[in-house]
Amino acid sequence: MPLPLIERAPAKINLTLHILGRRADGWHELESLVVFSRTGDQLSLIEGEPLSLTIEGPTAPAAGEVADNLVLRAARHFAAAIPDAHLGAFHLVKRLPVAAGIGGGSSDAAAALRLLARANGVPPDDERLIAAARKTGADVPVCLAARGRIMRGFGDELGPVLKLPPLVALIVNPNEPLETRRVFERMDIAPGARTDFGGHPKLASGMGPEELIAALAKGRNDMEPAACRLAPIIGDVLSILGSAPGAKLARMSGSGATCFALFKDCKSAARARKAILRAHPRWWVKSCVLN
Ligand SMILES: C[C@@](CO)(OP(=O)(O)O)[C@H](O)COP(=O)(O)OP(=O)(O)OC[C@H]1O[C@@H](n2ccc(N)nc2=O)[C@H](O)[C@@H]1O
Ligand SMILES: Nc1ncnc2c1ncn2[C@@H]1O[C@H](COP(=O)(O)OP(=O)(O)O)[C@@H](O)[C@H]1O
Repeated sequence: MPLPLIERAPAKINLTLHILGRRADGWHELESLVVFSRTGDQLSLIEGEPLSLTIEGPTAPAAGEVADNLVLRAARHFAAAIPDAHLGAFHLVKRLPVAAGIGGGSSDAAAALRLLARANGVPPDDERLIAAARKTGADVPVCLAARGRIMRGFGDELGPVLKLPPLVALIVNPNEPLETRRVFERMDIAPGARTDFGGHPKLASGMGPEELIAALAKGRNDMEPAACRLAPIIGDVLSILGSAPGAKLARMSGSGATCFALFKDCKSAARARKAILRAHPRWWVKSCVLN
């Protein structure tokens, strides 16, 4: 039996998420600084087998039907784009909360594409690979390289990889799944309309942590109000994170319900993690470094 190829599927965090408007076809146009954590799922591939997927891990049951899994959807798009490609048997260790605004499924799909690209000698910048990512989901292209950068369009336009300082963070999910589509619908932006929430802060490679956090504070997550109306617990998570000693910024990621806080140092993040878990033992609370 050949050794499996292995890829990590890190959680995606939207440090900002500005919704610029809605296209006539119904998709929302956004501008978002996306970064990745060291926390995530793990995907492996045994090459040359017929396409299949097995899943284990604490959040495996929440990920839905195996046949609909984004790993298999990504593999099918890869096979359609590269007809002579060989596929394989995937195994997913699912740890990230599902329907949580941290792109777990998108990151799994991107990891599947990276594995198939490695198995078939397809370079990471191959247009067919990027097209397969776009077809799989809006967040899949940014998860392909999983590096900090600005994402625009509906998620298909990627800015250059940014050199960002590592940010000490706590990520908290209150165990309440929230469907992305419902949050966009709740924003109630008419097709073809532009929003007027305000411009995105200027960000550049080489910013220090203080400078970056000050710039981020001028940004927003425009999905937060709609998500809080659908899941009021998000307001509690944000106020708990925002009032933790040493927290410099607290915000929701993606369409929620996961929120993050950026901390001045690892010690204060670890203290906050302990206190939150003591008060809310069922919440998913991870301390990590983002960049
Ligand atoms: C909101 C974001 C921000 O990073 O993240 P999550 O909260 O999902 O993690 C993404 O744009 C989500 O990306 P993804 O989760 O891949 O979305 P998809 O499966 O392609 O689409 C889910 C639903 O959201 C809507 N959608 C998604 C992206 C977008 N720019 N405009 C939209 O209107 C689509 O109409 C679809 O009904
Ligand atoms: N590998 C996967 N991991 C998680 N969810 C998946 C996966 N494949 C398909 N899904 C489906 O995709 C939807 C979105 O899941 P997820 O990517 O976790 O959301 P979010 O981007 O909001 O964190 C879920 O409703 C789930 O049923």
